[in-house]
Amino acid sequence: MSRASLEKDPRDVQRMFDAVAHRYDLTNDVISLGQDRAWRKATLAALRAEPGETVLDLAAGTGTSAEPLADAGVRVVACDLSLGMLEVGKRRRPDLAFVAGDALHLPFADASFDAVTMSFGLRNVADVPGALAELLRVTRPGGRLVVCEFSRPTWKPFRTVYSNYLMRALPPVARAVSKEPEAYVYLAESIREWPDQQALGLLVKRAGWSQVAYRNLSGGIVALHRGTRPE
Ligand SMILES: C[S@@+](CC[C@H](N)C(=O)[O-])C[C@H]1O[C@@H](n2cnc3c(N)ncnc32)[C@H](O)[C@@H]1O
Repeated sequence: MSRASLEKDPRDVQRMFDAVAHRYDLTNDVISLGQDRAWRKATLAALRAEPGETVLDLAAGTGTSAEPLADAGVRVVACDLSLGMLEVGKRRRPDLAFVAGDALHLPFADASFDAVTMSFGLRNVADVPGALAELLRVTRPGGRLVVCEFSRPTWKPFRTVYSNYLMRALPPVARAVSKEPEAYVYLAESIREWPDQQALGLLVKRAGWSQVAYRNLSGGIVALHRGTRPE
């Protein structure tokens, strides 16, 4: 069985993503009903990265979250824990700089990046404040953070429908598309357990980021949290 528990032991998380790597992008497109493309566009816009800037895409997986940055002329470093995801990424986009690394011990010097971003990765890390602090450390003073992560739909009737989709419909859909349906049960459970918009905003602030704000996407299915490293 290739799924992590909600303890999020990095070895289990790594094994789980190694196992889903080959069909990761296809499965994502199907289970998000194609919404993931709009979420990536919004993440790119929120990051406000200029051509020539250096940006860390942490938990970049197969590079799908890093490629809009590279295509915009940004120097992007795609870092991930799972060698399986990185291998698929390197085959898909040989031009991207892929680096193996753990969010809690980043293999980069202090203040290396103009901006840092994490799409659908923070939820998989056991120590969220620790990862936010590591991201702060590797960002230059005045640099930006954007976290794109599943969140809590704001409209109550929709929240109920969505919760039913996650817990009842998603596993059979994932079974049809992915060879590792258990990983998608983890996905549903980890989304349900994840802090809502306000609570995550508080964690970002407590980690030392300033000007923290968030924006909902798709009615709050996803939220983008922004922050700035104080000068
Ligand atoms: C759902 S995927 C997201 C991939 C990509 N960012 C995207 O938007 O498609 C989550 C990624 O987080 C990575 N990950 C989980 N824990 C990590 C950690 N502690 N350090 C670095 N990457 C981690 C996994 O290996 C996986 O590739």
